Amino acid sequence: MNSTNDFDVLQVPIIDLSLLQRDSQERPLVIKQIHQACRTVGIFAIINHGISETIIEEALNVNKNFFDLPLKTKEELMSHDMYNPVKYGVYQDQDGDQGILRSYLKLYSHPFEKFGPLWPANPPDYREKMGKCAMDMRKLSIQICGAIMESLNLEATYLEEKIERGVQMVAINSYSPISRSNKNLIGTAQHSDFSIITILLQSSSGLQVMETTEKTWKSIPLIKGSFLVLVGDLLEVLSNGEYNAVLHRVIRTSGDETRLSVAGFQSLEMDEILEPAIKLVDEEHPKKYKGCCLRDYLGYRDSGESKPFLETVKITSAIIKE
Ligand SMILES: O=C(O)CCC(=O)C(=O)O
Ligand SMILES: [Fe+2]
Repeated sequence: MNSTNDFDVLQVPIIDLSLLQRDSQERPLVIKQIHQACRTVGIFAIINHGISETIIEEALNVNKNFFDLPLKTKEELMSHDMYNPVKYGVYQDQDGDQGILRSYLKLYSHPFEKFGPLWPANPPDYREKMGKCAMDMRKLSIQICGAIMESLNLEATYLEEKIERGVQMVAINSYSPISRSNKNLIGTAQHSDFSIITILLQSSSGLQVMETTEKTWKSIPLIKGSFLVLVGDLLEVLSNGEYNAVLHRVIRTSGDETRLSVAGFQSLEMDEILEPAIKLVDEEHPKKYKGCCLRDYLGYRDSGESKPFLETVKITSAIIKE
């Protein structure tokens, strides 16, 4: 079996967000870097992003305190309903010793006034500490979406209002380390995210992405204090395939540390259909995707289908020729 050391490392592009201010002379250069990163690896790290170290640390701590609560307390938040704004769950090892590989908490987070009061009441500071982080992550997502639109030669304000009205969800994952009795490597199976972009905070390394030229898994090293930005399914659709959603997974690591990650998924409203941008469709670049919305995706997942959702919205060449 593979061990966590058997994988090459992928040094992701590092984007300095402080250079993205509207009056910055470096802005065009940063937009170019973002274009390059989205076109190739589909993932980049951001530094100088403006979210304070205290907010990050407090969010990780309060989530650690949540996952440390007795299972009985957390189980009250268990749900199989994809639309439930608060959802706790566990993935158990099916082949091995039935141990818990990963626990997660999925929260709808925008608008916070609507969803915040439904979040866990225990630990008592959960809503406040996690709320601050989620709101900051959302602002960051919107800022980065603007830069991404520009990197596609669209207006920076393209879809801005729809993105601002859009659903933001956060998923917090807690991974148990590999142990003597449970060596199962996979913490989260391979997938791409249903989002325009995902902003990811992690307490330690473990994330891997599929490198598309060599078609091998590469480990993403941890850059302390940074967030990762991942190209999601909706951005692949919007860009008409100019950018591809990044295929990723998480492997469990040895040692005794539990790994925590906080992912913020930026989408449009539940029924807002997203289509490839008209400006990116022409004779040379025919429309490659049908329009889709978050409700389509959730319904598809609910139906138990295992094929990636993105496959279902791709227009095959046979249809294009019709
Ligand atoms: O735990 C991570 O680093 C990533 C989790 C993830 O891919 C997800 O929640 O979609
Ligand atoms: Fe993901």
